[in-house]
Amino acid sequence: MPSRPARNPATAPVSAVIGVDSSTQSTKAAVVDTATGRLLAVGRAPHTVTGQGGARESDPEQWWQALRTAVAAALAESGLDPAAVTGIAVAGQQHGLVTLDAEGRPLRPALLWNDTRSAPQAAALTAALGGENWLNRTGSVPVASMTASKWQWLRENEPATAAATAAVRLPHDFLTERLTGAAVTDPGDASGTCWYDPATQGYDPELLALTGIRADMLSTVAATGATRAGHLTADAARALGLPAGIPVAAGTGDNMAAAVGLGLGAEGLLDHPVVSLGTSGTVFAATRNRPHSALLAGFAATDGTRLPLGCTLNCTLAVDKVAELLGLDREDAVPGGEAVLLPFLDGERTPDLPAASGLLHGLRHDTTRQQILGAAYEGAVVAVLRALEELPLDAPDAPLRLIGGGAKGTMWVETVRRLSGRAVILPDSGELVALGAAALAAGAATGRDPVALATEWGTGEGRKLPAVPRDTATWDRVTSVLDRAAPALLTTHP
Ligand SMILES: Nc1ncnc2c1ncn2[C@@H]1O[C@H](COP(=O)(O)OP(=O)(O)O)[C@@H](O)[C@H]1O
Ligand SMILES: O=C(CO)[C@@H](O)[C@H](O)COP(=O)(O)O
Repeated sequence: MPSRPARNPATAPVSAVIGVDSSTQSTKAAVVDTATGRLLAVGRAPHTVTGQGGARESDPEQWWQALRTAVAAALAESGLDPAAVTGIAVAGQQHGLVTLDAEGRPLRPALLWNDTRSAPQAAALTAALGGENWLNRTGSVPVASMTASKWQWLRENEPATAAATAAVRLPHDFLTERLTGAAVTDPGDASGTCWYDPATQGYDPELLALTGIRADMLSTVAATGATRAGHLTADAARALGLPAGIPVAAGTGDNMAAAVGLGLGAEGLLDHPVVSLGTSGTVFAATRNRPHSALLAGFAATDGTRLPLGCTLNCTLAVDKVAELLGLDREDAVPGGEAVLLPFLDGERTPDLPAASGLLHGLRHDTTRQQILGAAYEGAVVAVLRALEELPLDAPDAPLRLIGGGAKGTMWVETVRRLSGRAVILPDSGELVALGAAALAAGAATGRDPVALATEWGTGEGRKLPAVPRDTATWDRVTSVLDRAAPALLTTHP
């Protein structure tokens, strides 16, 4: 299995690729044997997220520094001769707005996917064209997370910065440009901007005009599949200690890369759902079916299939915060019983309640701290699984693949099993996004299909846990509180 780093240089592969996962909390770089998919080493570096209230920002220069640190750590750990590295790709947190000057320097910190200050701009964009129209044109109704909403926020709140902006990038294509000098993104991450039409595979000129942005300010969208964005420049090669000129794949958003790592898509599994438990809770599947739900974003996968996805703002960080407030270890939890906790500490996107805060309901004299923590897990999981029910899938009983940092936690796994009533697969590797990026890199290096490569590598394989009876009483209690509280959660306290 490809999950354990190899420390023995004597088994060094002839060719290796590097997959980078630049997510909300950290960068992870995986060095992978191109022939077998064996994970040789992983390097890590943390990110800083700042902001009070609805603001969430990070410095793109820190992502670039973190990428260099993580790659250096992974290479050192692998013991590999860097000359053996034949390709690299970056997958990144989606939607973030990176604004650059003409020299490619960030003009301000990036506005992240979970920054909810752009909620009024999202609502105004939706009202301007109508939600149905947006769904038909981009696959998604604008919410605060979408890049176009963030750009509108910038134009209204920091017009001087917007006017000085020469280029707008997403987190992953900002980093790919640092590697190649080329402004190239991919259909998957482009479909999270609300400027891109997956049907025509191009930016929609009317949507660009509506938000006062020019196509030449955005990255070019690469074709699907094993697409190269370019080659590693001499400067980037020096910064990373890698050979100059190796192919750099177009990369993608983190969720799309996880799909590749799991072997989802036309060349692999279709209609099999995945739940990712990280800062965001996401649920998605590669499918040929068109989604039609306000709870979902109609993203594109990297291989030409669709990747409809539901995303919550409050998952592992929110539940960890509740554990901290209660003075409990995150595993010191039991089912919530009568208690219902909606852990919407950062506002919420699914359902679309950007001004929401956390809500505790059903508290009694005999409620324990462990039940309150269990209720937080239940609230976070129900929000994600409700979006699962909206996915247009042809394999209704397919097992649920569970990934992301939270999948390492027993309470997360058991809560998902209990509330979904589905069999769950826990992939052996904890680094599906980086492995998916590595498959994209190997595709760019060899010309092979990345999903087929990941399937061959077996990176998505893991332990299967059988289905348990669904806890419909808890499901009904949480969804009932959620539906009745939603009108109150639409606004902040007066
Ligand atoms: N053993 C564990 N049990 C439960 N949760 C864990 C464990 N290890 C890490 N996590 C959670 O994983 C999260 C980070 O997951 P990750 O998928 O890397 O996040 P992101 O992609 O948002 O940066 C942390 O917020 C932490 O709560
Ligand atoms: O906004 C979305 C998906 O639409 C998020 O899933 C981001 O892509 C961030 O992911 P994590 O860093 O939480 O994994």
